[in-house]
Amino acid sequence: MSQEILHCPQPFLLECGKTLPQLQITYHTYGTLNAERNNVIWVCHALTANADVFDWWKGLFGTNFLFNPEEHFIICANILGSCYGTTGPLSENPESGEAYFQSFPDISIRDMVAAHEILRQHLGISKINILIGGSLGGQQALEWAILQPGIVQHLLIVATNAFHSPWGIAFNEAQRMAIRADHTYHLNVPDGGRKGLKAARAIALLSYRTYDTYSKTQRETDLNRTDNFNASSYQNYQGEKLVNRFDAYSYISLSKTMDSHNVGRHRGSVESALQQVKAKTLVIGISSDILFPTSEQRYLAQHIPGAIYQEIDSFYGHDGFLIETEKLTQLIETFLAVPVAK
Ligand SMILES: CC(=O)SCCNC(=O)CCNC(=O)[C@H](O)C(C)(C)COP(=O)(O)OP(=O)(O)OC[C@H]1O[C@@H](n2cnc3c(N)ncnc32)[C@H](O)[C@@H]1OP(=O)(O)O
Ligand SMILES: N[C@@H](CCO)C(=O)O
Repeated sequence: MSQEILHCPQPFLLECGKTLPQLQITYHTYGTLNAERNNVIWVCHALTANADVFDWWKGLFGTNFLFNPEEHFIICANILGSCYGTTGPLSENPESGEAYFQSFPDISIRDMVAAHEILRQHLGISKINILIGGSLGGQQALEWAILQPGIVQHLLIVATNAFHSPWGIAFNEAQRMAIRADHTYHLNVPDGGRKGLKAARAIALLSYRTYDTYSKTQRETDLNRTDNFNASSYQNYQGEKLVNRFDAYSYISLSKTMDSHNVGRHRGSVESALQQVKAKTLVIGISSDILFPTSEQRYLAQHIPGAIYQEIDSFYGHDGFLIETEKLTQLIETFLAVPVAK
C-alpha cells in the first residue's frame, strides 16, 4: 500500500463558480498497474470514510478478498471537502493564510469527480476497469460514469441514487441544525461544533440502521430500568466516536454535497443523463435501507442502458453496504463473470 499526496498549484474551478486557489489530493494505491493497463479498480468513498479502503471495506478489499492487490491496481482518493488529507474546510486558504472553516465554498459531487479526474490523468490511467462506490461514493461513481462514459468499463454502485431525495435532504438538514445550534461552530476553530457534530452523527445513525437493528442490539434486559437506556448510551458512543475522527465543518460541507447531487442538473432530465452511461453496470440495493430505499436503485437500473439490478437482504439497513461484504462479493463475482460485449 502506498499513500501519496498530489499537489495541484493551479486554481480549481468549482461548479458554484468559485475557485479554490490550489488543490491537494491524498490517495492510496494498492498493487501495481499491469502491462496491459487494464486492472484498475477505483473506489469512491462515502461520507466519513477515507482513502484507506483496505481499512474500512475489509472483506471486499484486501489480500485474500475479491479485490486484492495481487490481481488489481486499486486506487482510492480522499474526497474534496473531507478532512483526511484532501483540500477541505480545515485546509489553509492561501489567500488569507487561515483555514477556510465556514468560508469553504459550496462543492458538488461533480467537483469531487473533477478532482478524481485530475488524479486519474496524473496517474496516466486511460481506462478504469471497475469503478465502485456506495452511498455518497456511489453518487460520485455514477456522476463520473456519466461525465466520462468512455473511461469506465464496469460500474458497481451500491445503496445510492440519481438525485438526493427530500427525505435524505431532511435528514441532512436536521444534522446541520444540530451543528449550527452549537455556538462553538461559529467560532471557526478546528474543534468548533463538536457537540453539534456528536448529535448530528446520532441523528444520522437512525438513518443508517433500522428499527430491527436497534431492537436486537440495544434491547434492555433490566425490566425495571427507567433511564440510561442502552439505546441512549449507543447514540452517545457513536456520536463521540465520530467527533474523535472528524470535524463539523467538513461534515456540513459534505452533507450539502450529498443534498445537491442530481445527475439531471443542466442535462435536460435525470433519465437522459442516466442514458449516457456506457459502462456495464450493476446496481445493488439493500432491502432494509431506509435512507436510500431500493426504489432508488431500481430506478437507476431501469434507466442506465443494460444495467442489472440485484438486492441484498440485510439486517443492517443502509450501512449494510459496508458490512455485507460476502453477499456483495457473490453478486459482483457473478456479474463480472459475464464478459463486456465488444
Ligand atoms: C479507524 C476508523 O474508524 S476508520 C473508519 C472510517 N469510517 C468509515 O469508513 C465509515 C464507515 N464505517 C461505519 O460506518 C461503521 O464502522 C460500520 C457501519 C462499518 C460498522 O458500524 P459500527 O459502529 O462499528 O457497528 P455498530 O453500530 O454495531 O456499533 C458497534 C460499536 O458500538 C458500541 N456499542 C454498542 N452498543 C453500545 C451501547 N449500548 N453503549 C455504548 N456503546 C455501544 C460497541 O462497543 C462498538 O464499539 P466499537 O466501535 O468501539 O468497537
Ligand atoms: N456510514 C457511512 C455513511 C453512510 O453512507 C459513513 O460514515 O461514511
